[in-house]
Order: sequence, then structure tokens, then C-alpha cells
Amino acid sequence: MTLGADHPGSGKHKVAIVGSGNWGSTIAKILAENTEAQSDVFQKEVKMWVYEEKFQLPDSHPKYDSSKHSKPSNLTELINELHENPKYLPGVALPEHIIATPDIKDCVADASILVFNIPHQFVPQICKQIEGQHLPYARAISCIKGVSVSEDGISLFSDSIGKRLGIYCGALSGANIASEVAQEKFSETTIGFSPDDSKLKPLPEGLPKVDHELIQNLFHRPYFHVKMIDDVAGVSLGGALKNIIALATGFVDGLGWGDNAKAAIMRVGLLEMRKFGKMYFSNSCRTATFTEESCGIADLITSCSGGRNHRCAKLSIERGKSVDEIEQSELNGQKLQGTLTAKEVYEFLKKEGTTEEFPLMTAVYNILEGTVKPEELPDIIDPKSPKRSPSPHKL
Ligand SMILES: NC(=O)C1=CN([C@@H]2O[C@H](COP(=O)(O)OP(=O)(O)OC[C@H]3O[C@@H](n4cnc5c(N)ncnc54)[C@H](O)[C@@H]3O)[C@@H](O)[C@H]2O)C=CC1
Ligand SMILES: O=C(CO)COP(=O)(O)O
Repeated sequence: MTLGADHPGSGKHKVAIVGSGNWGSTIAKILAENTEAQSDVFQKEVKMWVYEEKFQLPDSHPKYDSSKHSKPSNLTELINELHENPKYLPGVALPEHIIATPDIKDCVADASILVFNIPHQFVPQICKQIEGQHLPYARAISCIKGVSVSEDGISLFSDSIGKRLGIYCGALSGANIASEVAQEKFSETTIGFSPDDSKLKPLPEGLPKVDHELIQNLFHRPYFHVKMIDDVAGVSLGGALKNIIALATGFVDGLGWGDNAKAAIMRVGLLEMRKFGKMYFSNSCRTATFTEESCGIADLITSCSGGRNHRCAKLSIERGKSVDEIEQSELNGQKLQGTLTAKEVYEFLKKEGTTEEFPLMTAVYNILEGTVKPEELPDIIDPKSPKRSPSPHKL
């Protein structure tokens, strides 16, 4: 295949990002910094698809201009004018060559590298809109933390995006609280990427091979260190399942039970994550990915301390409200992934008849449903513990 009009700027990869939330905007910043720094391999401009909505810029914003901003504006227009996402990543300067667009076709049409970064519940509808609009030889990376559960069973978004669009899709996941990465505080991430080029549409002549080195160069920053591995399933699963465990630690923190209790939940959570990978993705997933990589243990630790799932679960206990209510009132449009993932994983386990093998993940679903109390967690994760009455010697 030779380069044609379908790939403007022949010989250089064009990168597009689908999504512009808290993490989407942060990854767009990273990509744009790297496309600018490596102009021999990448076209500088990065298109970013934005789910269009109206946003009222607060009059306290340093660039507020009453002649333009007295009424709510399209978020896309604000991003392109301010070079900032004032709703989902306020206060962080974005490179000017990030071009926000509400038109998904325009975003993906000439991109040879597609980066997916949206809450997982929106993936099917977005893929439907992208189908047939993208370059057939495009390669993709999913930064989405979630799993796809359907009648057919459970699958990873890297797989479902790849199958749906007929392209290869790897996965990026790690201990990456977006606000910290956006402020260029050091973190590590893991990218699972193992395409079999012989089965993919060939890249046009002259376009550099999309391999570990190229993908690492696209994402690695001095403050964002990338480790490349082949285990796409392990990377994807770690990011999805840790959100359920983060809810559990939020419940425990909400009860004021302290760090030992939280460590116990995290320990059991890590074991259940590893077991899940072993039972359901044994062909594709390395269990060591959970215990050795940023996308496993490290993401579990950070999410159980500073993540949104943890924070909302903690507040739900403290305020006596549901996690969904807290998400609505506290996150300003950002989306939790743990609540839906807990439900999806529970439904999958129920169908498999294995809920008892995953007592913690099952308990999180039941707590969200209101059928189990968070105070029951110690006995749920240790069902064989002798039942004794509480100590009478309390001060
Ligand atoms: N925020 C973080 O610290 C991190 C998030 N992630 C993952 O990144 C993925 C994306 O999350 P964020 O960028 O944080 O998003 P977010 O939670 O900050 O924002 C929600 C996004 O969903 C969009 N949206 C709302 N309704 C929509 C609809 N009907 N269709 C399509 N989009 C719609 C909003 O425009 C917004 O961009 C998630 O899977 C999350 O788990 C991964 C690492 C860190
Ligand atoms: O995935 C995350 C950090 O790595 C963020 O998790 P939350 O979605 O719970 O904020």
C-alpha cells in the first residue's frame, strides 16, 4: 500500500484521542507534548473528540471575558479558545495544537493512531459511530478502565474495540490519578501491546512501524514513565477490577476503621484480581502482571487512597447516601467506573456460579445494592473466623 490522500502528511503518524474527561484531557496533553517533540515521526496536531455540552465559565476564571462568557458556551469552543478543559481538567494548560472537535468522524478520519479514553459505558455507542470512518490500517490504544459484559460473556475493551473496528488495540493502565499526572508529578504506567502485524492491514509505505518503541515514545514523558509489556489482558483487567476494590476500601475508610483494615481489604482484593485473571483469562493473562506492574498492585494502592471510587464510597458511608448520589453531587460530570463494573462482574460471576469464589467483589455489589452492610466485610472475607461477641472491656 502506498500513501494516498487518505493520509495527509505522508510518512508521519497522525494521532487522535477519543475522549476529553479528566484522564482523556491529561493523556491528550501527553500525546501533544510528544508529537511536538518528535516531529520526524508524528504530525504535530492532535485531534481530541469532545462529547459536546454547554459549560458556564466561572467569572473567577483568569481568562473570563464578559463579552464572550456571560452565557454557557460549547465546551469544544472553550477548549480551543482557552487551551484548557475548564470543566474536566481546570487549571491545566493544554498544548495549542490539541484541537477539540465534537465530530467523531472528523476526529478519527485521518488518524493512524487512535487513543480511546472514555468512561467504559459509552464505548459501544462511540464505536458504532467510528465504524467505517477510520483508516483501515489504524492502530489503537485503550486507556479505559472497565470490562465489557454481555450475553456472550466477559471481554476486555482492548479486544472489543479491536474486533468491532477491525483494527489492533492495545491497553494503557497504571497508578495514574489524572490530576497528579496533569500537574507533571512523577508516575509510572504500563502499556500492553502485542500486535501480530501479519494479520493486520499493512501500514502505507513510509509510515513507521507501530511497535513497542514507537508506542513508548508516544506516551513516555519525563514525569510519566512507560513500561511496555505484551500482556494486554493483564493490563486491562487490573485497571477494571481495582475500581471494585477501591470502593470497598472507601467503605472501610468511611467507617473510620483505619489503615490496617484497609490493608486487609487491599490484600484480599489483589488476590481476587489475580484469581479472576487466572480463571477467566488464563490463555492471555500473566498473573505476575497484577503483582509486579504499575497496572496491578501500584494502581490498586493509589486508587484506594486518592481515587474517585474510593472518595465517593467513603463519603457515601459518612453522609448516609448512595454512591450514585455522591457521584452526582461531588464529581461535576466525571464518572465512576467501579459501581458499574461491580454490577457487571457480579452478573458475570453469577452466571458462572462462582460468586462464592470472589467474596469481596460480590460483597461490594451487595453493599451497593443495600443487601449487605459494610460492617460485615471482615466476616465476608474471612468466613471461617470464629464468631465471638464484641469485647466487654471497651473504654
Ligand atoms: N480520572 C482519572 O484519574 C483516571 C481515569 N481513568 C479511566 O479513564 C477513562 C475515562 O475517564 P475520564 O477521562 O476520567 O472521564 P471523566 O469521568 O473525567 O469524564 C466523563 C467523560 O464522559 C463524557 N461523557 C458524558 N456523557 C457521555 C456520553 N453520553 N457519551 C460519551 N461521553 C460522555 C464527558 O464528556 C467526559 O469527557 C475511564 O475508564 C477511567 O476509569 C484511568 C486513569 C486515571
Ligand atoms: O484509575 C485511577 C488511578 O489510576 C483513578 O481511579 P478513579 O476513577 O477511582 O479516580
